[in-house]
Amino acid sequence: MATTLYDKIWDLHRVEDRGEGVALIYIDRHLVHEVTSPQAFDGLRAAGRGVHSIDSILAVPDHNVPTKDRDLPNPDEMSAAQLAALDANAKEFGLNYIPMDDRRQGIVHVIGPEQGFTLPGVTLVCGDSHTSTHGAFGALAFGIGTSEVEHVLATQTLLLKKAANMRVTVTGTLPAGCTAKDVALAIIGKIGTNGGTGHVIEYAGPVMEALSMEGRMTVCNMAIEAGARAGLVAPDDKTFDYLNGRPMSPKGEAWDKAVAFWRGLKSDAGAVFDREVTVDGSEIVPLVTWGTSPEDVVPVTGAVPTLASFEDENKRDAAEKALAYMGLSEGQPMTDVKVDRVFIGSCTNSRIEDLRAAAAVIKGRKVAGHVIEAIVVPGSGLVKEQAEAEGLDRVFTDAGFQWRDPGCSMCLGMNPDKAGPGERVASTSNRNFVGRQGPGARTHLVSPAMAAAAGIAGHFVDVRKF
Ligand SMILES: CC(C)[C@H](C(=O)O)[C@@H](O)C(=O)O
Ligand code: SF4
Repeated sequence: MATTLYDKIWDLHRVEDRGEGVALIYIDRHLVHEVTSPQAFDGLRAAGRGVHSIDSILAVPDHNVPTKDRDLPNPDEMSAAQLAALDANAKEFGLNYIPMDDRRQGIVHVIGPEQGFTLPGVTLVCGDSHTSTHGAFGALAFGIGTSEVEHVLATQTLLLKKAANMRVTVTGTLPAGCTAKDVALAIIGKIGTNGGTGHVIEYAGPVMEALSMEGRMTVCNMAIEAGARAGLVAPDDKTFDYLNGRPMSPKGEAWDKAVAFWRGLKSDAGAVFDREVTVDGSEIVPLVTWGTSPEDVVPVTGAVPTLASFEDENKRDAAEKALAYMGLSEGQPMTDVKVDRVFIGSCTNSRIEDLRAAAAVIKGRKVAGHVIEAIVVPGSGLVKEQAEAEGLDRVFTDAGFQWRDPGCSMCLGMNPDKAGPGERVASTSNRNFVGRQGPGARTHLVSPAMAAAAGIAGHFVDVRKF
């Protein structure tokens, strides 16, 4: 029978069926960060258990780390406690650990692929919803809660219910000025934040094939914002080229064997998906969110929707609340919306290609005078080094952008990088929820090129004409 990529990875990892679609699944890889792991390690200690498979784990601090003045004491007690707990647990349990002062430190979803820890065909978990990012490599990768983190640490397995299969095919060719972020937003704009609920989404079609690994990661990163359990892209030569020679990738004969195996990791022709969606990639335009949900997208050339345009009463109510929170009025052109801050970073858009795209827009220009702060936060120390080798840091700082150290930063208000109440941020992150970037802060999700352009113009602007 023709099967999907998801079916194949699931079957390869099924330890035992427990009936009604539930199975015990073997977990190959486990990424650990400081927010969702302290209680899991406490649980192990309390039960007198050890870690089952030490080589399966890679730990790194990212959410709470300050992106400047790291040598000073952490100003936040809770952050400092979580960071100290990860340090101590790494030592006690002998984890493969990248500490805060290591040049490889960065956002867990950036360093996994960068280190060659993320590989096609594996099951990969992390106590973090954006673990879906790693699906770009054809890994079955998904976020888990803290009690599951403990379960995986102790047993290397999880009891899971199989999700349904969904395929999103992005046809055509992406127009100039549009990026993977616009693809991710266009898909969520079309299917909504519940569009993928109960499903694993395989992204396919010519646009996905043409995207770089960085771009595929951006799209898979936001699978979770579409409600999906995970996102997947079938591995191809681009995937293998990206992984070849990475520190933790297989080497020599093991590499050749791995590639031969990985080539079979794709959905069979004729495999049946429970849900199929097609998005015309040629129609995609640079997008901006106007509301407090990632599905609230409009073309930058468009306007804030009118309440009357929502047929569903619940959606209309939600839109009304969102407009009040966002300080926007119905029908307001998006290019009239002024920004107070710019944040270029997060596990969605902090890889080298993202920084290059932003720098290309910024080069030789200056941040608008009224912008309080514009920050560029590379996803890892290695991305930072690469960007500096290319002179991108100078492009940013010459324009008035701050060049920071790696971490989750202003993606969420868990570290000193926050936006104030009522402040409007052009942000390359993935969530525009109420209070996400600080209490009362207003988030607009955009691509790195669009965020850069907004910072220069001082308001949203169509990067294609900038
Ligand atoms: C802190 C962490 C548990 C959380 C997540 O699971 O996604 C964070 O990374 C986020 O993006 O909101
Ligand atoms: S960058 Fe943002 S979305 Fe990604 S893991 Fe950190 S907090 Fe979560």
